[in-house]
Amino acid sequence: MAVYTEVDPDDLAALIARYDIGTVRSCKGIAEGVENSNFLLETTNGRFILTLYEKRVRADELPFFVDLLGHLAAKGCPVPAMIRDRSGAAIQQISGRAACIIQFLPGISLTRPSAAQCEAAGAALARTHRALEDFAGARENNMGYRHWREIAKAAGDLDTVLPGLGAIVDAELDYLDAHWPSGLPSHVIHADLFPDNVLMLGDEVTGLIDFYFAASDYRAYDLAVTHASWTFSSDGKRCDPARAAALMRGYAREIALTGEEIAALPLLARGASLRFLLTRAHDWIHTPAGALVTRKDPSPFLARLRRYSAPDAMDLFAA
Ligand SMILES: Nc1ncnc2c1ncn2[C@@H]1O[C@H](COP(=O)(O)OP(=O)(O)O)[C@@H](O)[C@H]1O
Ligand SMILES: N[C@@H](CCOP(=O)(O)O)C(=O)O
Repeated sequence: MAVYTEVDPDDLAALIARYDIGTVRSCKGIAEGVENSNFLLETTNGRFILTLYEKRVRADELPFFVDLLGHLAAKGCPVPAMIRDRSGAAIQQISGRAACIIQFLPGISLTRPSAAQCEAAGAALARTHRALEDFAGARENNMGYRHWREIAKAAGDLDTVLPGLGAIVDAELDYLDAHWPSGLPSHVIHADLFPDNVLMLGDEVTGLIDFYFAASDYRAYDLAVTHASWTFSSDGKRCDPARAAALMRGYAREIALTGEEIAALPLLARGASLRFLLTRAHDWIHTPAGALVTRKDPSPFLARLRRYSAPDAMDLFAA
């Protein structure tokens, strides 16, 4: 359960009193997620999400995320609104953390998406990309390619996570440095569109959530992140061709990638696999013992890295 910080009931009542959202009926920690503390807040007016921002979200960057969600909502993308209090403020403080009250969206986050759901996710990602082409905000991707060496270093001894992992990561970083593409189409991207960040009812996307890694980067890298997280078996060893083709088909329905982007996809997916391998390895080593959080296993992303490094990896991106 991702609750790093508890909320005192009196502090919560005082916070809610600033809003026109009724009074608190309950506030329960949410089991999913690893980054922030999330609570399902029920008031006399309905359901909301209360998020307290933790380790990887800087409070001074929250206005960027508020603007981003506002821009996407205005373009009809199914993202949650950050609720504003009576003074117009969306960003608050509680329990020593920056916090927001967020619109609750319907839907279920999937653990085993079907091909049809992958297709819907690919199309939703592409529509988000189209909507972000004219977004004026920008943010350095501090979880992106230029930062992977420092994330690896900050993780510490990677061999304590998996024997030999340190040498594998060093070799991969060198390979990516020698081959990382330049000049691909870029704008702000989601950068973490895993199935648990997409809410669905049947085959329909009802919500895209958790934009806190959103940053300026290649749109094809975002597609690679989504490919890596939606189309593999849970151990990361097998990419399901039907799900992969459906994801690519859904994306292609909305956006035609350039030849350079298509050619770069296997490499970008290697990068995406390394990124999640590294942050999971970091958290494996550093998650505080008392935190109510289930650490995520890094090894399925090592398996994906191997799959995307195989000579036939381009086949995984056929629509
Ligand atoms: N706006 C929302 N509407 C409905 N459920 C949400 C919303 N935001 C978060 N959740 C629920 O909370 C869980 C954790 O949220 P998430 O943003 O993924 O956490 P983290 O910030 O730790 O990555 C989600 O899997 C989902 O079940
Ligand atoms: N999606 C990433 C890290 C963030 O996870 P989330 O559940 O908080 O969205 C991973 O799976 O490693």
